Amino acid sequence: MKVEDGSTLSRADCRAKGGPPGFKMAIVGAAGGIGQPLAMLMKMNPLVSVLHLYDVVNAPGVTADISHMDTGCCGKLQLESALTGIDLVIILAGVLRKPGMTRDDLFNINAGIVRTICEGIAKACPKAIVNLISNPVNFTIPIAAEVFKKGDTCDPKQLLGVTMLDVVRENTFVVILGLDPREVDVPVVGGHAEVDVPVVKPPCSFTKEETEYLTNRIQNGGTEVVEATVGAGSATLSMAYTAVKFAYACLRGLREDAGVVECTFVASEVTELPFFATKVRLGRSGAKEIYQLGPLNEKIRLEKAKTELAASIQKGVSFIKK
Ligand SMILES: NC(=O)c1ccc[n+]([C@@H]2O[C@H](COP(=O)([O-])OP(=O)(O)OC[C@H]3O[C@@H](n4cnc5c(N)ncnc54)[C@H](O)[C@@H]3O)[C@@H](O)[C@H]2O)c1
Ligand SMILES: O=C(O)C[C@H](O)C(=O)O
Repeated sequence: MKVEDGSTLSRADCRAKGGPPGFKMAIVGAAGGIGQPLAMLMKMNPLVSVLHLYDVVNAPGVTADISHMDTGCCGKLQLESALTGIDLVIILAGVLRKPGMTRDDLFNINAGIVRTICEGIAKACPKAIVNLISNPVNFTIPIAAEVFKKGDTCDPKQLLGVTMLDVVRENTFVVILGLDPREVDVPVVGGHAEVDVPVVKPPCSFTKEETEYLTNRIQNGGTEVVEATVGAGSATLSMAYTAVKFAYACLRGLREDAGVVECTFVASEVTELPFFATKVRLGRSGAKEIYQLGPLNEKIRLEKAKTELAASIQKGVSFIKK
């Protein structure tokens, strides 16, 4: 959309002129494998009025490219200016896994990157909802939370670790079991990947074999893709799809739509751990209501996941406190 002087008219300007309302959003790590399709899809979302793209490489190229899509957008080259006034930030910045690596192997590089970006958020948009995707999510969420605690400006419930790819995979694999995902309620709780646990809710139930199949496919879904791409990347398009779904739910929460419920790794009191992935109801400031686990079919697996999660959380917290 163009105004007479040739500059881009964003949807925020449209709002002032009686056009559709929207939120301001930033993607950090926008020139990467997930970032590019995500940027394209968010640019098409009617709830987004302004989209800022930030990366340490090629952000101007991606910005120039998608700015030719005939919807409102602008790119920003400095981290703080990219974040100023933003309602929703998606963090994808960092490195990804190659075959033979675990997610934990990414910690040494991604921990520092996530810290720097979160320091920027604490200064420039402390009220923003943050969707953190950079791995290892079970470590980067505690890092981000410690940074925000230092700034003392952010509500812990604004920080949402994106574990929804586990749920998307679960919906996919449930179909392979011959079930309709709309008719079974299987929240994936715990954390991301190896420590996620699908917990089937009554009245639906799985056989032992079905539970084994589902759990293994979900927990190893990322590795399946990393190995299939033979070093070219990890889950990219399925993650961009998932990131859009989760961001859309957050935007609907910001708009205060009723009944927006998704699974996310968030500051929580449902277990003795300070962070845990469960279903939450999204609202203006992120996770408005955190759902209890309820009756569990997976107690033993969950206890094992909690032990591993506790170690990840501790390592993330120590990274900031050291
Ligand atoms: N949570 C999940 O379910 C999930 C799923 C898939 C991937 N991931 C993770 O998401 C991250 C991104 O994956 P990808 O496939 O897009 O990787 P990628 O390597 O293609 O892209 C990462 C981008 O981050 C940028 N970057 C690096 N340091 C930066 C910094 N300091 N500031 C801004 N940008 C910076 C890079 O330039 C690159 O463009 C990885 O850590 C990956 O493991 C998580
Ligand atoms: O497997 C990875 O490294 C990326 C992501 O965590 C996934 O589950 O696909």
